[in-house]
Amino acid sequence: MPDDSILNLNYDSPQEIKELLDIMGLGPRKRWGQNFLINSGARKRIVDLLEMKEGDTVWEVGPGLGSITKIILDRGAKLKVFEIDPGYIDYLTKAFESYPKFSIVPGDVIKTWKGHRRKPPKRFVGNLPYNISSAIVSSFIENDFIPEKMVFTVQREMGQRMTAKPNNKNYSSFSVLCQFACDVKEVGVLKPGSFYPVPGVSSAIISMVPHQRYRELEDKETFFKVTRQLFSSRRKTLKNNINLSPYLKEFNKDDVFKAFEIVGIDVTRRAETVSVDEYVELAKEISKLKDK
Ligand SMILES: C[S@@+](CC[C@H](N)C(=O)[O-])C[C@H]1O[C@@H](n2cnc3c(N)ncnc32)[C@H](O)[C@@H]1O
Repeated sequence: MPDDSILNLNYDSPQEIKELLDIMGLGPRKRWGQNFLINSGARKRIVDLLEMKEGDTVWEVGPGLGSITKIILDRGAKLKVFEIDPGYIDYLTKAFESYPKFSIVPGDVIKTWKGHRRKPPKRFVGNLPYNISSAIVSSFIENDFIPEKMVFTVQREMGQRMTAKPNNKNYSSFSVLCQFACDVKEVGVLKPGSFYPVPGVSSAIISMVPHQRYRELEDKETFFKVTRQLFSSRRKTLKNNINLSPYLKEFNKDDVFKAFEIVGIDVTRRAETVSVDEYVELAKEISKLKDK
């Protein structure tokens, strides 16, 4: 392990990070989506967007070499990071051993985070590994575990899915899930050259703040199941997807169609035309059928 003078985590170019990785004997691994953010301005911006206060608890997914990690710790937060790559885990453990408010959870975050769910942190942050970014965001929302603010870097296309409105080609059950839970905004775009290795596409910085309707809806489970299954075949009408839905099949069919009628959703529409608020009202009506 090199001493601190060699460890310049404020890298800004492919050459600088390549040198660091060579010194550490670490490599960027494709299988774990390791595209490092080599734009120091963007790293600072991401941490600024978290709007955290000294002493706040923060979780970071995929710290990599710890360049975002260090900014957060230097601002006095209590930080827990989730990292899968054993090489980086060893390196991070030593690199941040002088920070008493730093801890590391080794392994796949999708499996490990639930062991630490006693209380949500104040903030989540992460330049997410692109291959599992939607799974990570879904996992927190579906388990009713969201903090006061989240700031994630994702592939731009995925950001467009997170923020898409009804009747847009990117509007999906994932859009509905994200926007049901949070006010979701694209707050920045990063060109491929901001990363090493250079990815094929641009990325988006996404900010997510919990939405009132998420706090208020008691039976979230029904909402998650219904929205996912109504989108299962995009080109089909709601009526077709209702008939195919394993969850809705458990209820009396007439009651299900009546629920759509009560909330004023015509079943000849397609799932991509239905707004998040309409889905919330629908989920409330379907929930009532559980007691019938
Ligand atoms: C896009 S890199 C970001 C690295 C660094 N934070 C940065 O911004 O330069 C993604 C990071 O997530 C880690 N990672 C990938 N899959 C993971 C998983 N399932 N659980 C935890 N960490 C994971 C990678 O090893 C890598 O450190």
